[in-house]
Amino acid sequence: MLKKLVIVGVGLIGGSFAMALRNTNMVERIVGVGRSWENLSSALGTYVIDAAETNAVNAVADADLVVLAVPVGQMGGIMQEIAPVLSSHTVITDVGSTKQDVIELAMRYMPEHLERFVPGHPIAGAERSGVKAATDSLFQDKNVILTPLPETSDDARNLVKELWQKCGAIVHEMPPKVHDQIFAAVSHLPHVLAYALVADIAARPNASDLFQFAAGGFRDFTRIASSSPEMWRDICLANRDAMVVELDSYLAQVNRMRDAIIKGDGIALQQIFDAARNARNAWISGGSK
Ligand SMILES: NC(=O)c1ccc[n+]([C@@H]2O[C@H](COP(=O)([O-])OP(=O)(O)OC[C@H]3O[C@@H](n4cnc5c(N)ncnc54)[C@H](O)[C@@H]3O)[C@@H](O)[C@H]2O)c1
Ligand SMILES: O=C(O)C(=O)C[C@]1(C(=O)O)C=C[C@@H](O)C=C1
Repeated sequence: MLKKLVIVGVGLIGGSFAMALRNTNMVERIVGVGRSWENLSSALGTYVIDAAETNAVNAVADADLVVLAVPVGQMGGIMQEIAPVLSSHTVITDVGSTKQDVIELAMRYMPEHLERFVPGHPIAGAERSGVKAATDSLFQDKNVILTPLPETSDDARNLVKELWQKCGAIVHEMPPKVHDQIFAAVSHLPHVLAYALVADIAARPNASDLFQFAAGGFRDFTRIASSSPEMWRDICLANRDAMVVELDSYLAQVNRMRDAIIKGDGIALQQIFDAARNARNAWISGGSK
């Protein structure tokens, strides 16, 4: 039983985690910390949180668990603020989409608390932001990755693991570098591509004609270009090395296709399309999350 849970950043992910945890009856009181009163009062009004604070330092005293659910570019400042006032029993976790940078920040700003720090990342989300987009079922049957530090205690790691499992998630552990490489390929790169396509179309003189006739294919490919620009700016900058590897690999593939189109090489093009369709169909029928 957690007497006091503090969620710093009561948005899509922080709000959904609070709602899912409330359903487990394992939490007595949820305090939300935010930077906008509009979002916090919405979270209070819908009972996602029991109390609201704009100052993380005031909120975290005596917390059993602190969840950092802000964009990864905000994590360091918050860790620096709260580290001196965290109780020795408080477990800290985060939901950031990148892990090596968040761990480096924790080592720099919370060196006294590494034993109780459990870095995490739920692989579930949406293109919408803020608590109004939160749902209590967001993590049901979804993967959650934990990347514990060598210092992380078994108690802290097991608590965070159990809480995610109670929210319906399937918990995995992996080294942070492996995490950042995997998600550069299958999450961060697709977001950059979606933003790039929409930015390119939107900048053309005939953009309104193009958007007028864009349909399902464009909608499916670009859904995630409606995601939070702040969040994705921070992710791309935090995972720079892996992002550059993925962008280069993708550009090489696009160039192979470009060459085949220029040469009229239908065999080469069809080989690429066949391999891609087979791989995607196998992923979908294999129970993709
Ligand atoms: N959206 C997704 O699909 C998704 C999925 C998994 C993980 N994540 C990660 O979860 C984190 C939160 O993302 P989200 O989608 O919930 O974003 P969100 O914009 O919905 O919520 C973030 C909240 O944090 C608040 N905030 C920002 N800076 C703050 C600060 N300094 N102090 C207090 N509050 C602050 C914002 O006002 C907002 O309410 C990010 O690190 C993101 O990388 C997102
Ligand atoms: O479904 C979406 O909209 C998402 O972008 C969710 C998604 C992803 O699948 O890439 C985005 C970022 C995360 O860190 C985890 C999940």
